[in-house]
Amino acid sequence: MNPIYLALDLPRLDAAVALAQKVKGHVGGLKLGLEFFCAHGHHGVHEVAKVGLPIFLDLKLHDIPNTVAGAMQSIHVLEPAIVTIHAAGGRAMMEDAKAAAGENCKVVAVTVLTSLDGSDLSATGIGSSAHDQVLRLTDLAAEAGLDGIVCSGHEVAQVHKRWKNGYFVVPGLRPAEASPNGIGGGDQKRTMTPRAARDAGASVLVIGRPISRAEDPVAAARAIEGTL
Ligand SMILES: O=C(O)c1cc(=O)[nH]c(=O)n1[C@@H]1O[C@H](COP(=O)(O)O)[C@@H](O)[C@H]1O
Repeated sequence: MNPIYLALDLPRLDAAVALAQKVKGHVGGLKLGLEFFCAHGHHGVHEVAKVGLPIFLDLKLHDIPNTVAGAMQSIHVLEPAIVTIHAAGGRAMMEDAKAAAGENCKVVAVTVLTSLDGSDLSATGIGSSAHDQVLRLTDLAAEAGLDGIVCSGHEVAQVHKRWKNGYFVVPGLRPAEASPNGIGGGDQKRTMTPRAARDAGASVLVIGRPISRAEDPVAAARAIEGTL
């Protein structure tokens, strides 16, 4: 199975559907995040689902347990294959989110965003390195009964050792020929190539701008697929 999920971080619904149609032979699924969902909601998800690939609903839910469980129930009808919540919401929030999710929906917890490094964490009062914080939140997510976590390629090998049957989503990926933060991706700090992340144990490779902002998105997707 192709592990690439294309992040459709585009403001226009027609452009998102057109891009998904173009590259669908070279990716395994489609990720719809906050930009898309805030603009197009359930209707937009239904339209993209017509492309025929599994949908990853990246809503990064983070609130009190009752509110997050309610949100999970409200998205049942969209039948997502994967949904994200924030591990920092705590164990009870994660347990309630998982309990409210549909049977066929994997619930994965974002640990430390790939746009953050140790100094960013320190500015929020977290004294540990990004690596240690990912491991701590991974253990919490596993205890809460989630399916897996989101982390950068730099932590996934370690995470894999601690959680053998976990499901590991890895964003912040840049093909070798791109500069680490190229293609408008200067917000990513903990980056890796798709191949290295897969070799380290990633279950899902989330890739957005290296495909969506490429001059030829089909060629870019095909090239990345060819490296795996
Ligand atoms: O949950 C995510 O998917 C996510 C977590 C994270 O730590 N970092 C991260 O970049 N993402 C998402 O992964 C995608 C990365 O996009 P590109 O940087 O354009 O490849 C975006 O849709 C982000 O919202």
